[in-house]
Amino acid sequence: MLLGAIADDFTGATDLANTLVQNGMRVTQIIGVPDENTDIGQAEAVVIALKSRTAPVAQAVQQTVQALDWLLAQGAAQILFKYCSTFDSTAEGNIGPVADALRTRLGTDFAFVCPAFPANGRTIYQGHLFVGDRLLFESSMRDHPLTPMRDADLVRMMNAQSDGRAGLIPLSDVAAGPSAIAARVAQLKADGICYGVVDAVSNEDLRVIGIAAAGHKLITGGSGVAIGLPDNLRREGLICPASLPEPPEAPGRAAVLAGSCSAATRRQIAHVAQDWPTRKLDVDSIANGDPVTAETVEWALSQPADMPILIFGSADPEEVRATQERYGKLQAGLMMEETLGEIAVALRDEGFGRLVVAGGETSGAVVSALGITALRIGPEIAPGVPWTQALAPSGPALALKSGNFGQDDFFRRAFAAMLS
Ligand SMILES: Nc1ncnc2c1ncn2[C@@H]1O[C@H](COP(=O)(O)OP(=O)(O)OP(=O)(O)O)[C@@H](O)[C@H]1O
Ligand SMILES: O=C(O)[C@@H](O)C(=O)CO
Repeated sequence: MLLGAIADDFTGATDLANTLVQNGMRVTQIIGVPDENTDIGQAEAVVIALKSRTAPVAQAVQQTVQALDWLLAQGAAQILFKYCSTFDSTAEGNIGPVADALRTRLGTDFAFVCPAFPANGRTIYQGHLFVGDRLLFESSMRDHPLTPMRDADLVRMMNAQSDGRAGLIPLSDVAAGPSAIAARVAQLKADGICYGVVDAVSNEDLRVIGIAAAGHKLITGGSGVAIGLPDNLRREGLICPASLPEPPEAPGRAAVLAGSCSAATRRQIAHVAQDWPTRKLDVDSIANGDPVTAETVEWALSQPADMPILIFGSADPEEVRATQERYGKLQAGLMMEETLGEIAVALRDEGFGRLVVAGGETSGAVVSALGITALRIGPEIAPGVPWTQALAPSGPALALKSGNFGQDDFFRRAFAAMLS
């Protein structure tokens, strides 16, 4: 095993695993901190999916360091800390404190910071993160239920969150090539700066950054920064040609479970809501102790078996705000996540074999409730979202969709891709 990655949420982990697979690596995705019984098969890269993005800082740091120690014990020579392409975090973390802890444990005084994912409209210029043509804080991330983003300056955000200082590696260095990046890194290090926020507006930029990252013990960022890493290993003859990812086996009925409240997920819900059996979950009913899971499953089983069904908690920012005022931000989210997890278990037990889950926290809750510990990565449905197959225990086909990813007709495409 050559490359070890730790992702702070489950959809982020499949996003990264997908990128590595698309770029020719054999990858195993593991759910949660592995132990001595965890089998990685023939993997050249392992992506460990944690649910640490919004966990208390100390817990996020502890889990990540445990995951790191396991990866190092397996022989990983380079570590990638994967966080969201929209830098989802608060002033306290968890990106900064986790990066600090990884740096300390790895004994390295420098790491790139690069959440760019151009295929999904996330670019970095002058250290500022854009979503499409908007600065991060002007995008729908402003109203994220758990990590509302109110800044776009990655140097400032990293300085606020971490113990180490951050500086900029501007696009002009990236355009000038890997040696210009290396020269800037040397200069930043000489100035006592240990995080290099690196501009990137295209996949070509990310490939250049990938070359510059060869030999770095720690890289931090989105899945985009991994695009060039397999080439480094290939150049050294360390990885074998990989076969194309196989589609998952997927007998049984199909369902979408959505907890993401992002603008993209809400558009995707609207796209199928008129045509597919659809049911909205209500946080107040869950809080009242109503039998929401049992009623929803009964409803699901009474729908035509040949139609995908859609179950969602997702709401617009106004409704989310009102709900959070009643129950608290974390509690409101948790109630919905737990309910969607319970529903997923009941549906799987009733023969649903294809599940699309929308939202990172939601995917974490669903995959954990299903007791899945490893995933095989299948073909890509949309940038950053592959089909996967539960390996341990063997089980349903799952597509874990990051909140903001996918076209408006993503849910239709997902099930259509299964048939092709
Ligand atoms: N109606 C609602 N009111 C309040 N919170 C809700 C509601 N519906 C869902 N939620 C919560 O909102 C949060 C959405 O986070 P989640 O990570 O699942 O989606 P996302 O942030 O859009 O996706 P990603 O992290 O992949 O970008 C979850 O905790 C979910 O339970
Ligand atoms: O990087 C992204 O945007 C995604 O992989 C993600 O982490 C969303 O939760």
